[in-house]
Amino acid sequence: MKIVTSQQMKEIDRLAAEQFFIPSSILMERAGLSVVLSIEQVFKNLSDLSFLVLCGPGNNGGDGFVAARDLLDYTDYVTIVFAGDEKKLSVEAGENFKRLKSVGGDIRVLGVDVTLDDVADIMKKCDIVIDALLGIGIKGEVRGQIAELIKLINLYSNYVVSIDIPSGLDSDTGKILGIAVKADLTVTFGLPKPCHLLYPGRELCGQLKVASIGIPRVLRESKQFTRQIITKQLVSRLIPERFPDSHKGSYGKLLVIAGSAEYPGAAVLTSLSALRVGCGYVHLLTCSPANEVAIQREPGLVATVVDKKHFCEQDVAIALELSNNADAVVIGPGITCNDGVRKFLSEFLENLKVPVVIDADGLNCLARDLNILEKIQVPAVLTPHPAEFARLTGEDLSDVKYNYLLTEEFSKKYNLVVVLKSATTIISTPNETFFNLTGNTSLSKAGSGDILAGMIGGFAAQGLNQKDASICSVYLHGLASEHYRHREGSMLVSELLDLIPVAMEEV
Ligand SMILES: NC(=O)C1=CN([C@@H]2O[C@H](COP(=O)(O)OP(=O)(O)OC[C@H]3O[C@@H](n4cnc5c(N)ncnc54)[C@H](OP(=O)(O)O)[C@@H]3O)[C@@H](O)[C@H]2O)[C@@H](O)CC1
Ligand SMILES: [K+]
Repeated sequence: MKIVTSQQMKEIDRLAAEQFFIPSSILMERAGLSVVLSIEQVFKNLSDLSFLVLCGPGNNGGDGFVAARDLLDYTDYVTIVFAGDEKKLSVEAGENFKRLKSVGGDIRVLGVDVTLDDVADIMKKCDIVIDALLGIGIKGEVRGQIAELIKLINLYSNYVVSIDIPSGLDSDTGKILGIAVKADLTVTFGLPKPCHLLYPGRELCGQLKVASIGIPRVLRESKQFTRQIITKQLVSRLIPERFPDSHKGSYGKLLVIAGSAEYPGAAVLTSLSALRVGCGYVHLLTCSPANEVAIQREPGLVATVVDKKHFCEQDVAIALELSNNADAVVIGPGITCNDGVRKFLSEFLENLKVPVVIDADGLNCLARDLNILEKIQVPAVLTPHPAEFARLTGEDLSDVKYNYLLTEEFSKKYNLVVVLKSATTIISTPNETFFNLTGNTSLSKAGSGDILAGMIGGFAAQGLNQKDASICSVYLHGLASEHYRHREGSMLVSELLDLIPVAMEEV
């Protein structure tokens, strides 16, 4: 499913009217109705409930007027508070203001007919508050009485339904503009917006419903929208097929360059996760004792050991020789980042001839010398977490998290795939961006990134391009964690490895 910014949504609105003769008034009518139907899906019997509909000064408020009118079909207990000026309403919102009044809607204007204290009293007694204060037209920090209303909602409401977006969120980033509504249910229209997927917005939305309001599918699926959510259908189409008449060579050969005397575990996790996603042959190049640890855990691995605590320049020859026999390479987990390792990595990457996944310490080495990226001749995936991406880009950590514009820019600049890992992971290629929603806090544990890198390498070795390998891996990695049956956080990363097959089976 595609994701659109507020600007793109406004463009859709314009095109719906100009090319498909569906004016904003129709979209608003259906938007308001879809909110009521979504509430009905949750609560079944609307006539038993009381509602407070808070309408703001723009078209988000207009949707609120429609919803209030529809609710009056079910019950008399609908109070409408309008925080705005009737004279400044758009044509569509103005019409719906009049329609609501004409069917007996009790619209009280904040500051004229009701005070904030009155609203607080109504709110406490009401079953459901509908937040139609601000939508995708929000600009800057929430101002004036609307900020006060949001405060009241978060203090006193029993159940909150936000129309389109929880008021106060920046639609394009998911950041809170001063203060934002904490909703139980958010009903958005046509397509999700970044704020529904990126934290803190994702959490403030509560349950998310994407309602159809009659925007033609060709418009919603237009190629000009280059961002989308990773779905199960997408992943199941991409996962490599298995053929009865096959052998290990049919499923690719991966070279994993990982581990050091201090971090043997990273090498093991990276190698095993590649096997878990179906890779036919994994060769691990590592430092002692990771080779022994790895073979003990899984005798199906092949390990070559360099006779030092860390990789260094002299190991480039063996690494390149092994890579000539491989379909893909993963490099970085646990290799540390001293001068010798950096020289090794730089010379290896410069001469590499097969697709590569660079993770963890590999990224920290790159961050010290970004010129290496210019010299890579093969398709590459970088899998940074936000701190690693901050080092790579030279930006502040707070500016990097969930910054899809930055992943897109970086991906274009160096012509590679960026996988920015977080609760919502963002994958950018030079032309497209994918948001992943699977996973939970079980993944917040050392070693879970090594597993992801190994999965991407394992799929790449089987012939998936770097984009598709990343999409499948990120989705399945998250899904595997959701299959852990105990309390989030108790899972060991070795257990995550063992849940990959369950996730693979599900898609
Ligand atoms: N296809 C579509 O797109 C469809 C869109 N639809 C609906 O339209 C919504 C977008 O409507 P919109 O563009 O009128 O903007 P909206 O969010 O109501 O806010 C604008 C108002 O808020 C005010 N205001 C702004 N910032 C503020 C702040 N920080 N603090 C305080 N006030 C602030 C601003 O005031 P101004 O800055 O102009 O003085 C202006 O009056 C969208 O979310 C969806 O619900 C549906 O009908 C179906 C089809
Ligand atoms: K809203």
